[in-house]
Amino acid sequence: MSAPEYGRVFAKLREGCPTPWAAYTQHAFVEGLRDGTLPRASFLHYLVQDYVFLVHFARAWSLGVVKAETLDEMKICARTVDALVNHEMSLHVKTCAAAGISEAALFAAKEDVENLAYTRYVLDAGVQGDFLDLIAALAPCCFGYGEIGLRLAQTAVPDTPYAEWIATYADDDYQQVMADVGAMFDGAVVRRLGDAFDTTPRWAHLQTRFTTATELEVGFWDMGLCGA
Ligand SMILES: Cc1ncc(C[n+]2csc(CCO)c2C)c(N)n1
Repeated sequence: MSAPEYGRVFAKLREGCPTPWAAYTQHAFVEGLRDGTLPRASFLHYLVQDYVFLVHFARAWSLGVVKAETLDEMKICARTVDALVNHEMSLHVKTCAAAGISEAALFAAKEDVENLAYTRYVLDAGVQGDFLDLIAALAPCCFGYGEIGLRLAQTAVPDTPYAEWIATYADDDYQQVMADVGAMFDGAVVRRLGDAFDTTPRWAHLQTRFTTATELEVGFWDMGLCGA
């Protein structure tokens, strides 16, 4: 089974932090989704936190619209906001409603500190830096869940209760969103840094943004496991 491809900039960044990347995409929480052993209470705790996470990530992708330099960049960021608030979040609303948690309760949920740290880190990367700083911090969320969704769709036990979660991220349309983000990211980096982007002085800083966001993803799964 080969890993999905979301562009050469992402491939370089992932190559630059193999240990955190494996800790994120092969986390015990992910394994529990795959084999169905994740306790329901952990999953629901994660999902409530993730709803709040997505609210702030929609703000961060909206900041991408503000920081974009081309209409293409703007379109991709705007479409990602749409995918987030109108597609991905419906999974959270539907699953939580079935467990007796209303959307109002989701919106009002108190953020765990791991959640707060991650979303505000990304927003600040975009406020302090330019479009590339923002996208480097946003990238692990997209491509990591893209990889996890596809891998679990191929390897999950047939009766895992988390099949709908897996299908949300393995979904063709959703994978297309992530592939389009990857292509946009390649174009944005080459436009600003040139074809030999990874030899430029800025590259180390972009790698740090990506690596830190990846580590914050690990913290988010840890929070999910502990929250039950
Ligand atoms: C902690 C956490 N990390 C990543 C995602 C997945 N995700 C968030 S935004 C986005 C891009 C377009 O919707 C994707 C794939 C999540 N739900 N929760």
